[in-house]
Amino acid sequence: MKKYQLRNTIIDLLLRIEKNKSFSHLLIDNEIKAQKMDSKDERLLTEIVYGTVQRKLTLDYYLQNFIKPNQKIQSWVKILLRMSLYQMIYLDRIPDHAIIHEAVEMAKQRGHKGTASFVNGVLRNIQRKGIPRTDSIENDVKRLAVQTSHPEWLIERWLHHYGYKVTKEMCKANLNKKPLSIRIQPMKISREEAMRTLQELGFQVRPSLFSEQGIIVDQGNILKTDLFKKGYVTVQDQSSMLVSEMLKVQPSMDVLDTCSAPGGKVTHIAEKMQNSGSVYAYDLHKNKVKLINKKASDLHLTNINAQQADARNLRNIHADESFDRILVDAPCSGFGVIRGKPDIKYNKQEKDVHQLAAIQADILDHVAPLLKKDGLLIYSTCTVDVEENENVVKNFLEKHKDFEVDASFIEDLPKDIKKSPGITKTGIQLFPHTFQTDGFFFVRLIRKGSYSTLNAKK
Ligand SMILES: C[S@@+](CC[C@H](N)C(=O)[O-])C[C@H]1O[C@@H](n2cnc3c(N)ncnc32)[C@H](O)[C@@H]1O
Repeated sequence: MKKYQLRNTIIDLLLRIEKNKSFSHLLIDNEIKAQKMDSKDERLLTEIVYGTVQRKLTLDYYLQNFIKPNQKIQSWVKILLRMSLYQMIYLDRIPDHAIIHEAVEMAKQRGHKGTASFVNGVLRNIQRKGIPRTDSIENDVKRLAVQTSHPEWLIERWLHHYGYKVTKEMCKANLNKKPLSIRIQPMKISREEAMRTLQELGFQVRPSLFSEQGIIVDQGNILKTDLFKKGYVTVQDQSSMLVSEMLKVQPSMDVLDTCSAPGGKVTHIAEKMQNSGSVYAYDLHKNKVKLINKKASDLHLTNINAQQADARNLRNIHADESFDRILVDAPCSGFGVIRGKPDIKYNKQEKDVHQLAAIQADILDHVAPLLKKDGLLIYSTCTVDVEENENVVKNFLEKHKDFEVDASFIEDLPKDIKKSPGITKTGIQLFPHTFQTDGFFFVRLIRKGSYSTLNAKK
């Protein structure tokens, strides 16, 4: 790419992320495809955009020490300063003087001489004096918020629910890259064969502790391999793989996945049923149903019936007690996937958590009658929040006396996962720092007696 073109693209992307509150991973992917970048530019763009978003509050804390309190700064100038400072502190590839020189040139091109001299002044001052210390911030919440770039309300919430040690570890883990994990399509290839093939191609791989279909890829771009292109493997976080493992599906069962897109777990379920039985997959958004069908077709799966529907209306489509297994992988705040989608920590608010918890409870209430007696239902989210997780389950069990937590749920967990610190009577909370997975919650419920609660309300 031409000199400065890449930097301009980065500023534009960061501006769009800030203004539209769009997901950075989607914008980055689209931009890389649109500009047909080479892999060197692709890596640098991804690193600077993710890193600058990931560390936004920390960078702003540093910058405020070098900018007058009431000084008006245009958004793009602030972003230019943030991304330049990010590179100066966290990347050692480019020397500081080159970063500052480029920032000043960008400021000249996009603004005028005055802007260039302001940017030059701020960055040179930081280079001379160094960044301010943060370990002297006395208040625990403020210090963690500044050091790990999380909003204070979220830190307070986590401190209240999980304590200082877990919160600190979690916030730190959210700044790191997690290893990629993939799932083999077992009807196409064995895990051993896939690992051998990948090792021969130069990948560093190891087996997952979460699923016999899982492989952790420590290094290498899996998306460019034939294994991925031919649908022999798919990308999925290890924590998500555990859900379909724990649902205990058998070939020829009737299974319902109420919130399925983009189809990670439902395709795993379909694989475990060896392309037999019937798997109904629903999602609220019609365009997302296409993603489920695409994933099923990429993985050569024919036992999934994907349709658009609100999970709360599924009783209009299916008779009560139709399913042996139900998965409710509910819409949630997503605080478990901040590593991959750093925007979540700035865009979600506490009121969203309350609203989501109400939707989750509603979905569970409406779906519960569809489960057969002795059937199993897994409730899961990719978030770390007691209100959306343990409390939703507790309230559900309080209301639905014919359901209980399946007693063999913890026993059935893989050996190493049983030691996880987040296991309670109402589910397992995986933290991102424990096994380097997404933060994830799930519980397996069993339906015992006859269904009464919803019928009684009618
Ligand atoms: C956590 S994601 C599901 C991920 C999916 N299970 C997988 O493994 O790929 C939650 C999904 O729920 C969908 N959703 C939100 N509200 C819903 C509703 N009322 N009924 C059905 N789906 C809903 C969202 O569109 C989103 O795709």
